[in-house]
Amino acid sequence: MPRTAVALSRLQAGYQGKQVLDVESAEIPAARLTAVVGPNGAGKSTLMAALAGTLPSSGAQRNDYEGRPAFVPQHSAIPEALPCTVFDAVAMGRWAERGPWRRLNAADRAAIEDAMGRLEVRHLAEQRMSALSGGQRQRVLVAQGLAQRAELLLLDEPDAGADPKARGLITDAVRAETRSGRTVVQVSHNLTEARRADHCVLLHRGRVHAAGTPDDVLTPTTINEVWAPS
Ligand SMILES: Nc1ncnc2c1ncn2[C@@H]1O[C@H](COP(=O)(O)OP(=O)(O)OP(=O)(O)O)[C@@H](O)[C@H]1O
Repeated sequence: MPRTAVALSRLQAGYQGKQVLDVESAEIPAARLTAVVGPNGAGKSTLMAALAGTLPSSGAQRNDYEGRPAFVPQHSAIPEALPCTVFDAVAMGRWAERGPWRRLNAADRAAIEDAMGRLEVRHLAEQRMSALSGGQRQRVLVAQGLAQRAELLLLDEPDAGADPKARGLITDAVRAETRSGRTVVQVSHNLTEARRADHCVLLHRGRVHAAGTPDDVLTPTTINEVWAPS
């Protein structure tokens, strides 16, 4: 049995005083890929933000990993008008470790080059982020997440807008992360992709409807319960 990287119990979160997430209990296995699935509005992004610590939550969250998580949110915070190149955006992934104003050292540059190479965005390094297509931008943001070399990588729909090749690059990168002992949690609307994960959490109306292996979670019954028109 893998170690548990994050254990949640009675985790509640919401916006402007309105609770939208109520997780009785859930576990994220270490060095594995966990797929978080569920219909629109189920609370997937809210759960990711709570795991990342960017949204306040109540309840217990026991983290058994070192350092800060790397979080690639669904709607990234890089403003369109910011004169930021692809290299700069990936380099921001190193800020957590060295702060924004220190010069990049050799280890930072190696992590940035490696991440750009894995997502095949090196040729775009000098391009402005604002000049990228949606799918290219998504690859850069995943590269930024990888460059952090965090023990916990949180990806909220990283394949949104990505073409099949980009999806393949993201899948390969995620698999390389878990092979090297890192924990990845990925939100996806693609159930075929989710079935390839090691662990699956199915959210419905802010609660965990089912959790376990993808085969146990994504059964015709649960899929019908959660996605059937009401
Ligand atoms: N910033 C916000 N302010 C207020 N309510 C929000 C905010 N973000 C999300 N919500 C509400 O919280 C609930 C859960 O939203 P969340 O974005 O977590 O769902 P999701 O499962 O990620 O959906 P999707 O598949 O559409 O991305 C929804 O009812 C949504 O309207």
